[in-house]
Amino acid sequence: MRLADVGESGLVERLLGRLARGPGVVRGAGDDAAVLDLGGKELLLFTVDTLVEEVHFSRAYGSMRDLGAKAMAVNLSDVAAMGGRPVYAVVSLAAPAETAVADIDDLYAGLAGTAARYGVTLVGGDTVRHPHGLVITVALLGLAGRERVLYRKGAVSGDLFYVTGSLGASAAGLFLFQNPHPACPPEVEDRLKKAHLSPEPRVVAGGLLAASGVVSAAEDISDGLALTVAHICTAGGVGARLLADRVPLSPEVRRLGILTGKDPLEWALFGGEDYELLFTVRPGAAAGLEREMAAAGWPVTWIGEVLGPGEGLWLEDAAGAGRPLVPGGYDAFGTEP
Ligand SMILES: Nc1ncnc2c1ncn2[C@@H]1O[C@H](COP(=O)(O)OP(=O)(O)OP(=O)(O)O)[C@@H](O)[C@H]1O
Ligand SMILES: Cc1ncc(C[n+]2csc(CCOP(=O)(O)O)c2C)c(N)n1
Ligand SMILES: [Mg+2]
Repeated sequence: MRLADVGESGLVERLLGRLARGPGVVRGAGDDAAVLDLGGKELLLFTVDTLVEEVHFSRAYGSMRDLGAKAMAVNLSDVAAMGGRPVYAVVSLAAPAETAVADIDDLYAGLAGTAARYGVTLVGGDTVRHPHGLVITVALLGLAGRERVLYRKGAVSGDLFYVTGSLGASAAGLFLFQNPHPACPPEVEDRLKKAHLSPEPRVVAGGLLAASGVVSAAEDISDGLALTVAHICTAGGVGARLLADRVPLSPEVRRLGILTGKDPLEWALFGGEDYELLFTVRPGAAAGLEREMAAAGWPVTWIGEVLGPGEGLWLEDAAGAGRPLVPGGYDAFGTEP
């Protein structure tokens, strides 16, 4: 049996069985970050993410500075999803000996710039040779109030699904890199490609959601909305009804859909790398939270509701017709990433 046969989630499930649960582990593997209790006032969050050349990025698409910023952002996004405040990071870099030093300088300018903007101190790392391409790994520590951590688990029937920002722009940008479209207006192309190259982690929004006390579950959307909904539903033992026409798509995403004849909702559901937050809210508190988030400059959109256990995952169109929501998305070992 090969990794391609079991897929990313199949492999992770196998591995999780082997992880020990040591003292101080509030939440081990299975969430966006591990949650650790070292006895301090706050809980420690611990997460790691890797970007691999020609798997997560192509050097033909963007600058080294953007790449460094993205390597930091994808980790910040996991701390944001837990409602935490990022604090310290280490960076592991694998690179071919032929790599230009100036490129690594630029990569670090991106890493350090984004780290600084979010109050993160880079405290070390590791440097090794790679025979073929660049591999950048960031491990990040964060802190969160003991009663304020957001988990994937916690959604209950009747809660409402919300997302920050809009979805699908990163996948649409990647589509444009891979399928240049001469008729695409430059401003649309720029916006979409920028969304792919420079995602902004929702650290501030995540902190506000955690502080609200009315968010029951949360996860960042790295592998597409459909898979993220499925994770929250599996963790909570619940179902979901998503409203297709409520899923927020930017005008640029819609425009590229029209230009290419593709359904832009597919980019939102299955594309990934938006790094927005999906979360669930107690129904009575939803309107108030929506107002507070908008007032703070982090608008959120209601996109569906949590169903009871065993009720399945559904996607409903504007006419009220439902079809099963296939929990597909980006799989590291999938044949069509
Ligand atoms: N090789 C591994 N060994 C142990 N645990 C793992 C391994 N890979 C993933 N996990 C754990 O499985 C869970 C899911 O991992 P996943 O990578 O999907 O989360 P994520 O970091 O939020 O997503 P993404 O990588 O798309 O940003 C996490 O809690 C992670 O710690
Ligand atoms: C060159 C190139 N090819 C494909 C993609 C698409 N892609 C790579 S990783 C990922 C999901 C998150 O990854 P992970 O779960 O590993 O964090 C997606 C959608 C890309 N960004 N660049
Ligand atoms: Mg995550």
